[in-house]
Amino acid sequence: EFSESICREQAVGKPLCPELFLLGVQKSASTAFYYFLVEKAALDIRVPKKLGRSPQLRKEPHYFNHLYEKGFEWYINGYGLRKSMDELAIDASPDYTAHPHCAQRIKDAMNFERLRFIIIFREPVDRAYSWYRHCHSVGLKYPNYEDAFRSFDYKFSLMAKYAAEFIQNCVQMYSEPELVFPTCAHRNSHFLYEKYSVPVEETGMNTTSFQVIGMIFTEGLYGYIMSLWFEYFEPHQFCVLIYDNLVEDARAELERIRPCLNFFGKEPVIGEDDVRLPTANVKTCENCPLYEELDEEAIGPVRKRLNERLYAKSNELLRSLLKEHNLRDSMIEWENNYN
Ligand SMILES: Nc1ncnc2c1ncn2[C@@H]1O[C@H](COP(=O)(O)OS(=O)(=O)O)[C@@H](OP(=O)(O)O)[C@H]1O
Repeated sequence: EFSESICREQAVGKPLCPELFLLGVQKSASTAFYYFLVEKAALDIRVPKKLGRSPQLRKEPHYFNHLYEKGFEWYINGYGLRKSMDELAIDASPDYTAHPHCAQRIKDAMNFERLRFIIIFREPVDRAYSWYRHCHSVGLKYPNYEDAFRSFDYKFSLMAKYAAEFIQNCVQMYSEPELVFPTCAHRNSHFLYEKYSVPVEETGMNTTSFQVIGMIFTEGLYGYIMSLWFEYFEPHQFCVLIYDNLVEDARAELERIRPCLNFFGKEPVIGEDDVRLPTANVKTCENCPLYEELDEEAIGPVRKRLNERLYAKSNELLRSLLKEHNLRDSMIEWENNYN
């Protein structure tokens, strides 16, 4: 019999519920990090069987956001039964951070005190551009993407310009940071974005399905995102990694996952010498005729505008939250280092 409190009744022979989450963010080398964690770090972590739409869903069950209607039993059955009390299972759905209702849902369903969350943050403009490239590389096949992108002549620079204005107008309506994300994140405020239709001066077209443009940028509002997650969970439940640090010195940065694993009695093998993340999920756009290729020089003004309008305040909020909660004393100032 499957009860609502199944994840609080830990016992051999009962369902094994995930307690370690890789929450985000999308396009932060989360796939490479996941392979490190489940294959290289000698941790013996249980991953779910293929739950849904694609093979990738072994990594990304997406239950608490996209597949919630499938029901809790479906989700938990994906992990099988607990064979020993030392076992640990992971859910690595890197867009849980992008859905404001995930925190509440996870808190309600899982074994609250035993949850640990790893999050990787990446400079928000590069993150956005990486997602934009991802969309082109899959041929803009997601619903509404083709229409939404066409009104911007498929250009990242134009999307950035119009999205920054609109999202910032929303952000400015709130004095409480934790209220920003539930409203200004596209996926909860679908209509706010979907109904937004303005002429794009440069193309002479009107925006359509603006929610899929908005999401490229709202997922980088890390300060507001974390304000919300800290409303639901204790700071010590999080381990925060920074993409830049992983690239520069993976060994040192990966040390930051230890508290989240030690809690489960697990000691990750991080290696003595040259530890790198494997390379995974690299999308190229050699066959993307409509893709706007922006080199460092060309992306400069786009980055500047996005930082001024949207990200600088959010980045500052993220740094101060992480400091206040003793998660990171200092952190790269993307908006200054990348300009
Ligand atoms: N080892 C390593 N080091 C640094 N960067 C890496 C690594 N592996 C993958 N990548 C880059 O990470 C981007 C893909 O991130 P994700 O796997 O999180 O994407 S996804 O959200 O799961 O779709 C994607 O970024 P962009 O190249 O900028 O698009 C990958 O190239």
